[in-house]
Amino acid sequence: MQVSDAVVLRDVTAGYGRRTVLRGLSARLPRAGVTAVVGPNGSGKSTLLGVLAGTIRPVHGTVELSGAGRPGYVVQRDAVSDALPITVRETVAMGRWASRGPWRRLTAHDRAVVDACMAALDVSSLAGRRLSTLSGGQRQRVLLAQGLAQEPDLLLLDEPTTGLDAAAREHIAGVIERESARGVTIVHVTHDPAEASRADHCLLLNEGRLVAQGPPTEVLAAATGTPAQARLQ
Ligand SMILES: Nc1ncnc2c1ncn2[C@@H]1O[C@H](COP(=O)(O)OP(=O)(O)OP(=O)(O)O)[C@@H](O)[C@H]1O
Repeated sequence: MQVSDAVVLRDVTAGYGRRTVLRGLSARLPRAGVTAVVGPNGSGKSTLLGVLAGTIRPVHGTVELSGAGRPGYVVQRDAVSDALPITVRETVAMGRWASRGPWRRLTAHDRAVVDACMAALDVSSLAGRRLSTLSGGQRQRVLLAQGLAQEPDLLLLDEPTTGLDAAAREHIAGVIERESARGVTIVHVTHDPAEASRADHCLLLNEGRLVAQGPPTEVLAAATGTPAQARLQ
């Protein structure tokens, strides 16, 4: 592992029960940089995030995470049930559970972090609203605020801008840039070539295999070079 690497995956095979998704995947993610993960639907991008988050254990290979601290995982907004009767503030505050433990009383510091994260994502005015009453874009920003509230060293984002308007996408792009500048390592799963091209590093998956990694412009050019890889979206 080089000093500039935050994560090194070696020959990782992983999936769900008997279903193998990732196959022999080896990759490096640069520290304090943004790594875009692209590839067609079903190519294994979310599964890779699960492996990095530690929720999916590889059946083969190793995942080396350097540095302390746990990852913060921002799931796709559809993954959160509409039925959850919780407010925006409570949702963001759950981000503190990673360091405080579930249902523990929050300290003044915790509350300050929650307030700062809601402000950063421009959702402070929604603090008392139920999550289920928000628009898709608002809900996505709340989930990202929850991810930031974990104060992670490694921030895992699963299509955080899908379905959002241009202003909301720009806002989230700005947050990603700022967090990266603060030293957070970010893994950004996206179907948007423009977003991927802003990253420092890019991984292209196809059918659970890594087919290219490197500078986004080169990887995205490789992605459009062959019919199977042309469909990022
Ligand atoms: N919980 C699960 N149990 C079983 N199979 C799953 C599960 N989650 C995903 N899969 C399967 O794993 C494969 C890869 O899915 P994954 O969600 O990692 O792909 P993806 O690249 O993120 O796709 P998308 O772009 O559609 O989000 C798919 O064939 C999917 O059906």
